Amino acid sequence: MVDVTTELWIVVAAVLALLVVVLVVGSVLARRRRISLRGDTEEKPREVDRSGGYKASTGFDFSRGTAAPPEPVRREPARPDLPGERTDTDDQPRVGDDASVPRDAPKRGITDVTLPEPAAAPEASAAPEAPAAPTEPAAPGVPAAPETPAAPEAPAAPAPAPEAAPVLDDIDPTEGRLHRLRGRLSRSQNAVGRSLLGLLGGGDLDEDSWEEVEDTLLVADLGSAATGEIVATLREQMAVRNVRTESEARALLREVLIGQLTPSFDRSIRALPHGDRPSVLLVVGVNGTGKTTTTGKLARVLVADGRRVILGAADTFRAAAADQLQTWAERVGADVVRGNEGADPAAVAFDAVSRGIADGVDCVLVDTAGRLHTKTGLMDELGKVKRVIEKKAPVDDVLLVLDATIGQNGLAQARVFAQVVDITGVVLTKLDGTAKGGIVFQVQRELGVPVKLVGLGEGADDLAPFDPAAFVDALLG
Ligand SMILES: Nc1nc2c(ncn2[C@@H]2O[C@H](COP(=O)(O)OP(=O)(O)OP(=O)(O)O)[C@@H](O)[C@H]2O)c(=O)[nH]1
Repeated sequence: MVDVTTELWIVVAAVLALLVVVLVVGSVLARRRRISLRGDTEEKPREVDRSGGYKASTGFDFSRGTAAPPEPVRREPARPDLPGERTDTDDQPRVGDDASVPRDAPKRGITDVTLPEPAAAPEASAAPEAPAAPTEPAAPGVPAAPETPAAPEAPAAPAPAPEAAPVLDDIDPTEGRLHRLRGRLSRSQNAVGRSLLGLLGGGDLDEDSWEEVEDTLLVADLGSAATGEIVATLREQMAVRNVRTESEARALLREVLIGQLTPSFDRSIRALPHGDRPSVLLVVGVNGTGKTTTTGKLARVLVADGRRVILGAADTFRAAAADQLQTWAERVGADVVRGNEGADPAAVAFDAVSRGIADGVDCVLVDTAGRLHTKTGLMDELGKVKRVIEKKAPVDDVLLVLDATIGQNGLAQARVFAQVVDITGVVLTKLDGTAKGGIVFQVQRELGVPVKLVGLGEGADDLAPFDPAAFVDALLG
């Protein structure tokens, strides 16, 4: 009897357990099938993480530009307003035209520059890589310039979305880049530092030795003004401080060189978004200095920092240049806006910024065509790119890319670019391949703007923020 009761209880318990399991499973399934009336946008993340999962506490210093937005901010569709703005009275030359003298540009003066050879063809086609392939017909109502097959107003087409998800690179940590890349810099540079220390370390210097110090600084491209000041300060301070040993000389030289590099400059990259619009950065410079590479490297740093970035391929002279930028964009996880070959660079830049505003991205980096700084029309066109962008949003940073290996020539370029657009920062590339890093001193001095970034190799992560102390340390080996 007892056994029967026990068995009965066991059966009852088993049935109850089964019931509980059925109830739990049923309720879970019912909840899954329930239709949610909440907008799914609420839970959708605002953006896909395209940084390959990498988040760096950045060694780069980013800030927000302070320029006021254009007034009023125009909200109409991206393109239709361009033809209306590009009247003669608005100093908007067409592609291929010789630009008229901008009425709003007091900083001219580049017309005084001697042109290398008379330009037989219109300026745009005089560019070395300007095959100006026929593009789409001009928009209705927009008269196409008869001599230029490319429609000046050809709309910039957003790049086709890649079919498969691109493979994103791993991005090197951005923290402490200049220190990690110091070896690169010092390979070519620290010969200068060593010879200076060799001369100064012995204490009392005769006139010949001081002349050698001066020559060493001049050969390293520091320029006569900086060299004069450095030598004068060293002479005075070595006597005042009674410098006798190499370590004392080193400390003094370090102090003087850092002082010459104006450590107080704001070297932040103005890439942080504004409340209602992205930051806009314009990358300018002569052909082959490393503009596209720098734009790509900078985009990597920004994406690694969790930013959404659009690259504007305003180099429309060479299809390969836009392809190169698009490759960077795909690898890094940025979007790209490009035009047809021969399209108006200003229109592409304008479209990139419009798209950046519409998509709510953080930063738009506009890569421009390399141009001969001696060609008046091309330089005018660069000024126009900036003015047209500014109809949409202020340009926060204009980064002039200079090739350090060309030394003094870079300075000549910098002067002319500074007359056309207000340079706000310099990127000195190829510092890994030259002992002429002294150009940093001259560029800052001459332009009154800081070197913000340095390129230290062709690799995707070989871009570093410029830091005077770290640079001088590398110089001194
Ligand atoms: N060693 C070294 N090479 C670099 C550096 N930056 C760029 N380069 C190389 O310089 C060459 C030119 O770079 P680009 O980025 O194509 O130059 P660009 O100014 O865009 O040239 P254009 O499109 O002709 O105007 C490429 O081979 C780059 O890899 C650097 O910091 N160090």
